[in-house]
Amino acid sequence: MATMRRALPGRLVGLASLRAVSTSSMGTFPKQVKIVEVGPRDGLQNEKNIVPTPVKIKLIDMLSETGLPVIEATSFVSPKWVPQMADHTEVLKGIKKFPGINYPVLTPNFKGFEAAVAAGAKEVSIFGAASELFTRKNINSSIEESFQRYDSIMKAAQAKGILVRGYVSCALGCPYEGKISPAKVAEVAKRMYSMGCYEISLGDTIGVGTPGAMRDMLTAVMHEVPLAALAVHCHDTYGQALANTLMALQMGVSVVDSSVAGLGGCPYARGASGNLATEDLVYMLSGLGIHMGVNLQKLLEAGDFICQALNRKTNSKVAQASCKL
Ligand SMILES: CC(C)(COP(=O)([O-])OP(=O)([O-])OC[C@H]1O[C@@H](n2cnc3c(N)ncnc32)[C@H](O)[C@@H]1OP(=O)([O-])[O-])[C@@H](O)C(=O)NCCC(=O)NCCSC(=O)C[C@@](C)(O)CC(=O)[O-]
Repeated sequence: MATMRRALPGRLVGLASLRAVSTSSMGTFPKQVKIVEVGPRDGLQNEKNIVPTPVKIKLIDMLSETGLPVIEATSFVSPKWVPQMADHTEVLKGIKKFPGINYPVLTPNFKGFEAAVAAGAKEVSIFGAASELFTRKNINSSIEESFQRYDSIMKAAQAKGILVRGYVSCALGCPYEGKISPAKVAEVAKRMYSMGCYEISLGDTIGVGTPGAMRDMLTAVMHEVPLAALAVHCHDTYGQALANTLMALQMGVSVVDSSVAGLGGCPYARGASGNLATEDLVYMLSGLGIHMGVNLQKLLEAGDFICQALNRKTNSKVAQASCKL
């Protein structure tokens, strides 16, 4: 099916023409952006039907061929809470590890951290939130308790030379508490950074933010955490993910999370839809002349593969449009 509907030369012509007209005002955009691909984890964790392990492994291997520098592979969470990620060990052990690519995994507690390390993880992510209620629903703890749990992970990771990334969910709104103040996001982000996270990803978990809210939140966080250590992670529920990401780029953020085919959603954030599609992010960055080192054609193929495996239409506008070319 994919080979029938793919018109790859047409797609590339479209991209090349955009590149030619878009290099004028670079403003404060970063020259280079690091994309953190979260599709295999965030994208698949919410799927109702269990995705076969070989499909997950093939997806990650295809993504590894695209030039993406970071691919979040899976999460070592409780299978009782998120059955879709129960095959974490098989996935992490089964993928080809390309030199120069990081394959971080989510770890909610020390048990998950130990299992991740045993499976070969070289980088883990801890995930907190700027909302008490979301933290309770997502990881069954208060924000304070979550930091105690994460402290033990941090100490063990530092002793083993394992990098730790931190997520702050609900950065632009919470499914249970509604509006979240930028000051609260900044407080949680600062605490994660101070405990040793090398990068803090600010998640619009339910995709309710708008560029103005992104600007206000980032302004507060940038007072507490160095800009170079910040990433944004935008869900597209209200169609704002690309606009919110553009605002973050204009403010100098140079790390962006996204998900192939726009897959995604958090099982504990009702109404959360997919992430910003990696294809759409790559297309926009190319148009802006911002280097990110990703081959769009190979990315589209990876998106095709997973959409066929899930029997669903891609959420990427670029993938949809290029089929029509
Ligand atoms: C944190 C817990 C474990 C607490 O869950 P709990 O029930 O309070 O934990 P517990 O310690 O009482 O353990 C319950 C059972 O789970 C087992 N267990 C306990 N831990 C593990 C583990 N690591 N791996 C495997 N098994 C585990 C444990 O052994 C026990 O098994 P039993 O004795 O009943 O047979 C649970 O709440 C959990 O796993 N939550 C994860 C939820 C999740 O994955 N959410 C999605 C990711 S976050 C997200 O998507 C947002 C993000 C990051 O993308 C950014 C954004 O968009 O904002």
